[in-house]
Amino acid sequence: MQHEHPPSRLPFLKMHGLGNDFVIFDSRGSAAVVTPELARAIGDRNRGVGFDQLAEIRSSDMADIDLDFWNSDGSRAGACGNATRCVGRLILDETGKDEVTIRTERGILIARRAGDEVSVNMGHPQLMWDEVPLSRPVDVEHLPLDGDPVAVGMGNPHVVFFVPNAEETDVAGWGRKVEFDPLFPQRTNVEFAEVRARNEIRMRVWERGTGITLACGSGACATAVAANLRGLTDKKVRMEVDGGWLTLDWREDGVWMTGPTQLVFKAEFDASFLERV
Ligand SMILES: N[C@@H](CCC[C@H](N)C(=O)O)C(=O)O
Repeated sequence: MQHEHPPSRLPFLKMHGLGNDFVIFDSRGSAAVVTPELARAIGDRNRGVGFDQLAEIRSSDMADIDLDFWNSDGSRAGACGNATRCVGRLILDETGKDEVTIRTERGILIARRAGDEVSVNMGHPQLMWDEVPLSRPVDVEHLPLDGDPVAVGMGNPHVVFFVPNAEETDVAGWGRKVEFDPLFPQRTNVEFAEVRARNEIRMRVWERGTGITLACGSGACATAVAANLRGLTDKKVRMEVDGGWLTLDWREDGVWMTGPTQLVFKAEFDASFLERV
C-alpha cells in the first residue's frame, strides 16, 4: 500500500451472509484505504484474511452511508447484496432505526429490519439483452445446459442458466468459461438455477472476480427475475443456495432480498502486514 506513513492500526470486521464472507472497513471520517493491491493481499486466504468481497464504508452526504465493494482479485464490484445486508445490519444496530439508506454504485438502497434478518431493496433489474427480448443462445462448447440463458443486471452483470439438477452441474468448470466468454465484455457472474416449484429455486453461483461462493445476493435477485420472466416462477420465491436460504420478492419498487447476517469477529491488521502490501 503506497502510504508515506503506513497506518499503524487498521481495524476491520469479518461478517458473512449465508457463508458469502466479507472483510469490512469503516472509513467514515477518514480517507479511503482500499486499493486493488490491498484487496488482493487481504483476500489471500493463506497469507491474508480471505473474503469473497471487501466492503468499505464511507461518509455520505446523500444517505446514512456510502459503500464500495471489491472482489478478491482486486476488481471492483458495482453491487453486493449480501454485503449490503451485513453492513445494513451494522448501521441499523448503530442507529437504532428500522430502516437505513446505503449509497452504492448501484444507487441508494434501503435496508430494513425483518425480525432477526435484514431485507434490502436491490433496485430494479436491467435486462441486458433486451433485443431478444430476454435471452440469447450462448455458444459454449459442449455446454450440458439450457444454452438460452437470461442476462440480468443488478448493478453488476449476471447470466442465469436453467439446469435440470443444480447439484450435478459443474459450476466451477462452466462458470469460469462463461465468466470470460467474449459475449460479456465486462465478464459476468454466472448462476445455475434449478426450478423446484413456482415458489422455490435451488441456485449455485460462480462469482466474477472471486469464483464459487456459498451465496450471492445480487445473483439470487437476478435468478428470481430471470425465472419469473421465463414464466417459471411467481414474483416471490424462496431460494436455496449452498450457504442456506434467501427470500426474494420482485415488487413494484424493486427486488427485495431477505436473509440472515452474522458478525464473526473484529480485529486489526498488523503494521508489518500493511507495510509489505
Ligand atoms: N456476493 C455478491 C456479489 C459479488 C459481486 C461480484 N463478484 C461482481 O463482480 O459483480 C452479492 O451478494 O451480491
